[in-house]
Amino acid sequence: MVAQTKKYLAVASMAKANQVYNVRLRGDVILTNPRFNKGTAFTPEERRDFGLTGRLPYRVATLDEQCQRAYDQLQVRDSAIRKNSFLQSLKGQNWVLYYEVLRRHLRELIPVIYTPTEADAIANYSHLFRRSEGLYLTFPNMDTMEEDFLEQIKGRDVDLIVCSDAEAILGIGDQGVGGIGISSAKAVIYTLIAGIDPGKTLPVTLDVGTNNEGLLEDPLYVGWPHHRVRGKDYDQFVDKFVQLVRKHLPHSLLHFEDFGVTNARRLLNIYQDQHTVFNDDIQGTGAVTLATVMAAIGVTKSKLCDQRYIVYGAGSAGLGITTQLRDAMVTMDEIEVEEANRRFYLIDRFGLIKQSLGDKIREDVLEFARPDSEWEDAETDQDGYVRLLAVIKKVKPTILIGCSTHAGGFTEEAVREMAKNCERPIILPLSNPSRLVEVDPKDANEWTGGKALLATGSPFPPAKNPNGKDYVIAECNNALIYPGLGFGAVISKARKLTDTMIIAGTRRLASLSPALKDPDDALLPDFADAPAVNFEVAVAVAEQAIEEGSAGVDWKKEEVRGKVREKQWWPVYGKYVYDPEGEA
Ligand SMILES: NC(=O)C1=CN([C@@H]2O[C@H](COP(=O)(O)OP(=O)(O)OC[C@H]3O[C@@H](n4cnc5c(N)ncnc54)[C@H](O)[C@@H]3O)[C@@H](O)[C@H]2O)C=CC1
Ligand SMILES: CC(=O)C(=O)O
Ligand SMILES: [Mg+2]
Repeated sequence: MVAQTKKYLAVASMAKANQVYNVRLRGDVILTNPRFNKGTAFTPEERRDFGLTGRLPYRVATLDEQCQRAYDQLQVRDSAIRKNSFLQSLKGQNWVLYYEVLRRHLRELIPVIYTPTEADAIANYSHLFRRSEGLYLTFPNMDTMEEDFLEQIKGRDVDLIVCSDAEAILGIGDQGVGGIGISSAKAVIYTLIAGIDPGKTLPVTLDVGTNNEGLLEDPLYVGWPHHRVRGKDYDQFVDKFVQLVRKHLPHSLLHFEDFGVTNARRLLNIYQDQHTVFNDDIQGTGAVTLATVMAAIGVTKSKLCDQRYIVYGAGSAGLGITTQLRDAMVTMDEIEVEEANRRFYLIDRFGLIKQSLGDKIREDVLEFARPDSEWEDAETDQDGYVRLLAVIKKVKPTILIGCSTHAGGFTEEAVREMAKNCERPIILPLSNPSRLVEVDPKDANEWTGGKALLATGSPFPPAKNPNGKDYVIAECNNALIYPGLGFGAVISKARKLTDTMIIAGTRRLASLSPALKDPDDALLPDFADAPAVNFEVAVAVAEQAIEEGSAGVDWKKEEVRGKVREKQWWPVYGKYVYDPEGEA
């Protein structure tokens, strides 16, 4: 597929290169504006018209040469976190150059700007801080929220807002104001992979305090040094923000990221009928995991309803995955909800989620709680909880999914036990960052004699099969699908991102699985192909929106491909004409 991706990108960027922009910024102002800055690539005519001749060295560089120089500078940074900081600075200088360097080295640099390195950058946010990355809305400044919001969006046509309250960042928990880092990284990926114009994105942090004592004690902490606000005050703060989005950006997509488990589903339920909202940890992770499972059962030639599923970690991602798989089973295999629910065994801190756990389990997992009568003879630990190994022994699962943040939670004994009763065990340890993975895929591959069908949440190197061949570990990360889901919703001006739109995108992703052609190949397309894959996802979502009447555009379905291509932003310099009435 890589060749196809290259061709697709070449066509997309050629079309953009001849675009003419009327720009009114001049001198230092244009050089310090990352949207318009071209650095040494300004042509002699542009240098003359924009007052830059004396501000730049003589030679005019091509974007190719600029990329080479930036990449060389990046290479001398000796750690991933330093590379992350370098790229962060580049983003603040020149968007075309930043996105083009990333695009050319996608597979190598996604882990630097996203999981796992971004987790370290966020954990050290207050020490690495250089410049503003978006909109910082802070609880004690609630009275000026509307002014602060309007100040940020002034003169901009924002289509996408990514917001986080940072209570559950990746797998590293509460990160206070550093949560802006995940909003910003997710927004970058929308641009990089789906082609959303970066000028139309807005990363937001909702700083409602933090319960991370390390941050509260850190004299350099740049956020609001206060414990988290909860209850009514929290709800009012979030609601004020969402109502501002609805009032001032009614056509935007509001993407929620890394909220704590007590708020993630609740906020989605409250707002999904008011505005186009999307919770990535619930819906994005559910979608990419469903696509992975569909690819895997394509290999095992079975159906969703033929599986027995263990989901280890029943938080936002775990429950999102469970409900997505369950709903797909109901639709595709035409079985009743209750019957589909019975295929799932959820495990959390207190072991298997059983009905008798009462207050120890959240209300939203209750429909999946197992009856105690079924487990009377099961092995328990000293606290009386049924742990993973005991569940595997009894249930003989075909699919094991991890989203627990419990590093090493899938022990050798557990994985070997699963492989005893299953020809091709499907094992998806999805926790991020890499150090929190439930099992290293190399080990799972070895312990199952190369039989396991594997995918992880962060990138891992290929494992070796007993026949000496590499087994490519697919990256089952929501970033492989959410950019297309979101872009499809944005360009079709959907009033709601419906479950059926998400399913349409998921089916499209699953249909592109390399394992469908070769069962020993990866379950999902490579991240290097993410732009071409997400183009397909965006088309599928927009087509579905049109078909079901959720779209706010009057296109015919046949026009969608052309429209998606037309609306994409690619990192290419256009031609600038000085115009005192022009852009910015
Ligand atoms: N691959 C992907 O696309 C995604 C991966 N994730 C990863 O999944 C993990 C969980 O994320 P969220 O669901 O947002 O967090 P969460 O905090 O909502 O859920 C984690 C759940 O795991 C449970 N848990 C903790 N220790 C456990 C243990 N020893 N055994 C069993 N359960 C345990 C917690 O009680 C909680 O219910 C994180 O590492 C996150 O990075 C999350 C979203 C997407
Ligand atoms: C990938 C993602 O959204 C997470 O780990 O939270
Ligand atoms: Mg997340």
